[in-house]
Amino acid sequence: MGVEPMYIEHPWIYSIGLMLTPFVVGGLGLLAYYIYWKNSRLYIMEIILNSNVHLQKSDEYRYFKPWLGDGLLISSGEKWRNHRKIIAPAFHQNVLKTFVNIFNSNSRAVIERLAKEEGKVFDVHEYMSEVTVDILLETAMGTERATQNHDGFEYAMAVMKMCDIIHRRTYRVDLRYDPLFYFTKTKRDQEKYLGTIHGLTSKVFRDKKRNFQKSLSEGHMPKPSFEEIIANTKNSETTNGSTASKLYKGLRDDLDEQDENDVGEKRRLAFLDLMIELSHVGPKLSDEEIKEEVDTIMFEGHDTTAAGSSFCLCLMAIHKDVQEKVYQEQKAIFGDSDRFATFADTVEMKYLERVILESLRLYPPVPIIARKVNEDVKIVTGGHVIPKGTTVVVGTYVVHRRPEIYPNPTVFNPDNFLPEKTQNRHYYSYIPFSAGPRSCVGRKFAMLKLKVLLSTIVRNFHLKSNLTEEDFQLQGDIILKRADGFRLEIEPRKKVAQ
Ligand code: HEM
Repeated sequence: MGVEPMYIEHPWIYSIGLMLTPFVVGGLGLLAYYIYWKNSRLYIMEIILNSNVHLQKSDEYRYFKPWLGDGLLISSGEKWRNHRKIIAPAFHQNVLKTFVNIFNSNSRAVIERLAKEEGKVFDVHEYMSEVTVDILLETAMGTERATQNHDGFEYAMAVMKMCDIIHRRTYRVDLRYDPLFYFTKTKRDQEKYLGTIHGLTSKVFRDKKRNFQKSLSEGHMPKPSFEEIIANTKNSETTNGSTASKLYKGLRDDLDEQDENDVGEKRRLAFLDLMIELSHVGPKLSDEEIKEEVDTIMFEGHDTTAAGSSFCLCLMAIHKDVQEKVYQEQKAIFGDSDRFATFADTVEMKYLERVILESLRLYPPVPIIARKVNEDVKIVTGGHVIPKGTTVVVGTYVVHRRPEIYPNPTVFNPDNFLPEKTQNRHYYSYIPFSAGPRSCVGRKFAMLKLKVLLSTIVRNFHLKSNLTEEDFQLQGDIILKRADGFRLEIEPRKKVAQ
């Protein structure tokens, strides 16, 4: 099971809150162990998340099915494994580098849109949602900016409503069971929102496929091909948990492994281009499968980063000292120029990175994740067993606020991520992107995008707020949000010379 003895230090490993959840009625014999740090040890999370066996998501993820089909987030077994191998290279660092200018130009565009809010209290989340969708369309989906319109905003709003429906389906008996759900107004609402969501993603896919076939008929096959890229990428064994822990006690994932095997790729490789190319040359991916992955990437890539950036902006608006340090770092990098950020600049944004990490600690956009264990899990000390079929819920939000790990856990302190602090912490004490073989495939994309976007905003605006974090009304939805809206004020910084 890959448990390292160093983590088995206490005889009382878990007194996991054994909870018969409301949904036990439907899943006979299903027990849900609610794991959180107060009662357990991080290594139990490691056993589950780092395992190559317990890869299956809990039954509740099925509510995503009408939306995401059998895409990467919810699929399991061989299908998940194969698709993960296909999709992970699309998030290779060399590919991400080619996206930096798109991050820049979209960040500039949002600056222009934000200008109309100067001097008012407003909700920044809508802006973050729209720019995030636009960025995904242009990067991962490879669409042309010129073809975009207000669809991104409508898509983002429909996603928010769908998350709300899925969330309600997990705890409301009338919505939990399909035969009852089918007769509700919520089901009709779901159809409407899915119409908007699938309307956009189907169009993106159709247009891309048409262009690909046109290029093909004209004799152009993009180079290098997807096959060449895959062939150059050392066959990673890191989806195997035990190999992963050999790499680094705190575990990395297949994304790190891929960047070590630099494929020297220069072409702008949109994820969707790769999927379509692959379906042409290699093991067949059906149109349906590609569509499911498009829906998955569009959802996972958008709502999470929109919430992450909005929390980060609100925190900087409250903590002026932190904002000032971020600004000074930007000044040191850019001087008086308002040029676009380069990839090298983002590497220099070390303080901003700590601010983002700390923000994701206090307000992890995905506040809980859940797995269904595929075989009995023996907890070495105490002789406890988590039986096969159990749903294990990992409360990221709670783990991130344990005083044993983070002194003053509710205080926003970017220095929690100084190298000397992080190196002494267990990797599983910080899991905003989950961890192990099923960790977030877009982690590096998200961090790079957040840096460029937040740097552009802070270089252009003072962020202000009269609130404190105690005023935040957190909404523990599928994605963590503020029910009271991500309210702040902006004021232009002195215009700088071009
Ligand atoms: C701040 C931003 C983000 C956060 C906090 C985040 C967090 C997460 C978490 C916690 C998971 C595991 C979910 C679970 O097990 O239920 C996950 C999975 C995933 N994420 Fe992200 N994510 C972010 C951004 C992105 C981006 C930008 C993309 C793509 C462009 C992306 C694509 C995915 C995919 C495809 C999965 C499923 C991976 C698999 O099961 O193999 N995410 N993410």
